[in-house]
Amino acid sequence: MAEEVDVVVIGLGPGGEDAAGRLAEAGLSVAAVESRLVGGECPYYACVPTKMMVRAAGLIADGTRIPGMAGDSIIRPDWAPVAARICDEATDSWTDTAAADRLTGKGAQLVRGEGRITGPREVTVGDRVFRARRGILLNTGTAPSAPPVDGLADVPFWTNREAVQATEVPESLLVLGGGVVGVEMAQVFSRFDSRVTVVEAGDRLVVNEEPESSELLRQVFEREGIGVRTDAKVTGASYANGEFHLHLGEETLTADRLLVATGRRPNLKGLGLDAVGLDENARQIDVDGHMRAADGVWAIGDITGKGAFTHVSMYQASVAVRDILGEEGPQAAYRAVPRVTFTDPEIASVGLTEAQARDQNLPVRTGTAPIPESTRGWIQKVGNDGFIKLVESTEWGVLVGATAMGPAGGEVLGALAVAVHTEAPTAALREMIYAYPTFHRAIETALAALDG
Ligand SMILES: Cc1cc2nc3c(=O)[nH]c(=O)nc-3n(C[C@H](O)[C@H](O)[C@H](O)COP(=O)(O)OP(=O)(O)OC[C@H]3O[C@@H](n4cnc5c(N)ncnc54)[C@H](O)[C@@H]3O)c2cc1C
Ligand SMILES: NC(=O)c1ccc[n+]([C@@H]2O[C@H](COP(=O)([O-])OP(=O)(O)OC[C@H]3O[C@@H](n4cnc5c(N)ncnc54)[C@H](O)[C@@H]3O)[C@@H](O)[C@H]2O)c1
Repeated sequence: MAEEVDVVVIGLGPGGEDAAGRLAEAGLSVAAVESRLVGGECPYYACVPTKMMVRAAGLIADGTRIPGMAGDSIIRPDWAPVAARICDEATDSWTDTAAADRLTGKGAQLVRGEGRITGPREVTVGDRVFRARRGILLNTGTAPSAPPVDGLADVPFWTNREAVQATEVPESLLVLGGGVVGVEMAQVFSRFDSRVTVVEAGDRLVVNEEPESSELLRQVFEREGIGVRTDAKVTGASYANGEFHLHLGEETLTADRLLVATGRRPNLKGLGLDAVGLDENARQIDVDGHMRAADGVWAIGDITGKGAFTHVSMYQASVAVRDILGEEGPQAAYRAVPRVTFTDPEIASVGLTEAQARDQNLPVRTGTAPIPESTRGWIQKVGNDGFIKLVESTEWGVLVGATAMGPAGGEVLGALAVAVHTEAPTAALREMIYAYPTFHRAIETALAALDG
């Protein structure tokens, strides 16, 4: 006998959890289905624990910056408080009682298990069948994916999920993949005295960012003693006597641990998408501006391919909730998606890179200001690497993209995200007063550089 509800949410990542709670608070009956942990990847294996690691690694870096600036320092890194904090404060030993209680406290019914669409507006979880009067909201997220490298499947490598549960730091670490996960983790473990090498197939680190960001990050990494191998063709992987080996043709790289950070695959297999006319082999679920994917089906989060970030998942949740409740509201817009790679310096960007703008045939010009040449950067001295880069549409006279790389780059980005989102005229940005001496004051210099 099917159970009648208004909405079934399959997958409780950040957006799914939020949407299920909000729909329940609005008076709908909601079955919220989760096979692992309520809250998804972000609180237990991704954003929150990794940023605790970054915070700890940053403290170590700041300690090493004291000599010559403020006295002497002796740093003895200790991973134990980091591991304890992640276990106790971030993840509650990788349990979700608090999140589950929060959700059911809002009135949603939490259903543990794997959800599968078995017909239009019908979801099966184990031996329970739910009929969703209004429809189904999908937020099934992604899982780490490993490349088809010979032998890799047989070695006990780490993904982000094992790395955040580390109770000690490996003496040496190979990081396969120089994307966001790879570079954040590489710097953290290096600062805790691991000998780290990043092995990236592409010709630069953080390939989705401006080339200037990739180049500066590489310089910082090499200065800190992190090995960077780009254009790397990994031909095989093996594990013997407690050591991991990556084979690059004739050459072999060896370390005590291997972290595979080569991207994610969407959790769509086995979801029963064909029952609603969707393809479970696709890289993503296409959605319209209301997050509708098919009749009676909405999708949000990483599976929509609009930016694999918690803030995108949460933003889409609010758009979908509005639509499910039949409320008016603007369609989802992605021209000002902000992103921050939490390395030191932080790489923060919004909107289009210069190359993306040119690929779209947008006539653009750019302006750049190095942070070390700004007053605040000069005062900062050690650890002042960074720059502001602006991408302006010459046709519209507005910023279509920007990068703030540097100390607190993610915070500096706030001003630039507002400019891109509101399509503020560049002329108006030039008339603003920028506080002296702040890092964000370099925006004014970059605006001046737009004129060449
Ligand atoms: C190491 C790392 C660090 C990151 N750091 C940041 C950061 O600093 N900032 C940021 O914005 N983003 C960060 N991200 C990205 C962020 O984690 C994701 O974008 C975010 O979790 C949103 O994902 P989601 O909403 O699509 O769902 P997910 O978080 O992936 O959750 C999906 C949920 O659905 C469940 N599920 C899947 N299939 C089913 C099914 N059939 N039935 C029931 N349940 C199912 C899963 O168990 C999971 O709990 C990071 C990612 C990684 C890997
Ligand atoms: N701070 C943040 O907001 C944050 C942090 C981590 C992750 N994330 C999100 O999670 C997503 C996934 O991150 P990710 O780093 O796993 O993926 P990614 O796609 O960003 O990077 C993967 C990298 O692995 C490389 N690669 C692939 N196959 C390879 C091979 N065989 N050998 C060597 N290199 C190979 C790719 O060229 C790429 O540079 C990101 O796109 C981002 O949206 C966000």
